[in-house]
Amino acid sequence: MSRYFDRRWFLAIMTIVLVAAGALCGTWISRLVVISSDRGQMQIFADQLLNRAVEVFAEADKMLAVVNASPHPFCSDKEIMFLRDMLFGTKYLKDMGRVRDGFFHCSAVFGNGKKPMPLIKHDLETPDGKLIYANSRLAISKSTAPIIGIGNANVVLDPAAFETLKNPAYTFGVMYNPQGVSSTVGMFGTLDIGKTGMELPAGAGRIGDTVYRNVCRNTACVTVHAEVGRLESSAEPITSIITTFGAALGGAAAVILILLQRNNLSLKARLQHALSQNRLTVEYQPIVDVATGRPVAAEALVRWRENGEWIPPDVFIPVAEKAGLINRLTICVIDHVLSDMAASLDANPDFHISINISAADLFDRHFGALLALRLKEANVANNQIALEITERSTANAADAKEAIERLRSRGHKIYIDDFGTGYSSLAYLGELNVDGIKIDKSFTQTIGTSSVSVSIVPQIIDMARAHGLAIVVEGIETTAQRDYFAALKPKVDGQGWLFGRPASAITIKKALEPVA
Ligand SMILES: Nc1nc2c(ncn2[C@@H]2O[C@@H]3COP(=O)(O)O[C@H]4[C@@H](O)[C@H](n5cnc6c(=O)[nH]c(N)nc65)O[C@@H]4COP(=O)(O)O[C@H]3[C@H]2O)c(=O)[nH]1
Repeated sequence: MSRYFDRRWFLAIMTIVLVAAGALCGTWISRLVVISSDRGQMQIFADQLLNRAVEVFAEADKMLAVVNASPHPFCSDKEIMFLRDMLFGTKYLKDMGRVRDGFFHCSAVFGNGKKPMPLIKHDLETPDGKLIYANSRLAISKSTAPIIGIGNANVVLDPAAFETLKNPAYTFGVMYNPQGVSSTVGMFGTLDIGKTGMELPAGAGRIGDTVYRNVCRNTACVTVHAEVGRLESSAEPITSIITTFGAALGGAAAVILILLQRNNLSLKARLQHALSQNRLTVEYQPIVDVATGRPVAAEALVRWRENGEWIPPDVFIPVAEKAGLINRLTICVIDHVLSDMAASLDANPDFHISINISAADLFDRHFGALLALRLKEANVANNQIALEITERSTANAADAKEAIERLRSRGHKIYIDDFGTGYSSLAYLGELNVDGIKIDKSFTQTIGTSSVSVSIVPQIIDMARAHGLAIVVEGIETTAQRDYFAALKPKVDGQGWLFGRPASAITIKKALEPVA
């Protein structure tokens, strides 16, 4: 895919897709936020209504009992005074009256001087004989209000009992509902829920474009409704903020991806240029017999300096591998090694140079022949060039085994580099038939510290020996580490800053010169 990154149309499409994906995610997240916050808000609102309804109906029930048990003669002056006293002590009642034989006779507000009036038809009769008038026209005013009656008493509920709780986001209904959902009469609220028989599904849910929550306690039930569209539009500011934020994140991701890819592209182009101008160089780090400190080999490490800045191999080697430049890079390193070291290798036949090769080199069937040709031209023996491969490049065991065999048959020793970082077992490496392992520096660092007791280095060494593998210990930096490995028998080789940092060919050649 990386090859498309320098095409404008691809960048434009990728940016649009990422911005759209970010915006979609933002909308989705904001909807979730809105829905969950609405559910919580609605529940709070429904609970407040229900608490108030329970209070209102409890007061009505209590006063109905009080009026029915009046100690005074029916509708006498004393009883009217008694009703007034009681009414002043209530919170949610507008009037308390007396009825008999289908006629209204007197009340606290109406008094007792008028002619009895026939009662209108009630909307609902409860099993315990209460008559519910959902919204009756009152005798004393032209207004309407809910009335509950039983025996020879009735009470008028204050229509404003829920006024203070009203919320523009919701419509609601409050019902006196002692029989459960089957006989509901709406008595308060902004919601037109009809007179009787409204079915109230329990709990919360959604019907069409409306979400609802129905709750009951004691003789009270409330139903709260909200239009989804209205909720969403009230949440529009937060939705657009989160959507814009999502789109911005998507755009930022696109810009970062493009910049990263551009950087990589330019690194690739710069590396290509450096290779064609032969500007890469090689440094050598000594590999010594740890017990004696005598150099037995050196590892060739590629170096790239550009505009005064060193670019680490860990950065550009993966780029070279991905861009298909690694074979050229390896040949470039080999050419440097031969031009730097051919004479020293000839003078020190027991000394060898170790070169890092990548999977692409290992599996290139012509690599061995190409290397042999160059070695022959430089008059260097094949066994003086060892090759380091990574555990990763041996993932395909059958192919790796064959490739390793091809190179070994030409006389090259093969080492597994950074052993221990790639999770392959020593038994597996035994099968691959390599010559040795280089124990990764992260393991060396456990020697000479408190973690030595848990170090797996001794086991690695034992098992490598059991498989007949040579051992090079990488990253020896301290005398404690050196002493630990120097004590091992048979001997191991080592590499690290304690013995010498990677340096120019001159340094390593000097170390090989016979002491005068
Ligand atoms: N902390 C610490 N580090 C030490 C010590 N002694 C040596 N080192 C560093 O450890 C790395 C050893 O090389 P490597 O494991 O093959 O790891 C190499 C190798 O995998 C790769 N590389 C280097 N040159 C080449 C090359 O020519 N071809 C290929 N394919 N890969 C290369 O890049 C990696 C990094 O190379 P460098 O940066 O040169 O880093 C080198 C070296 O500078 C020590 O005592 N302590």
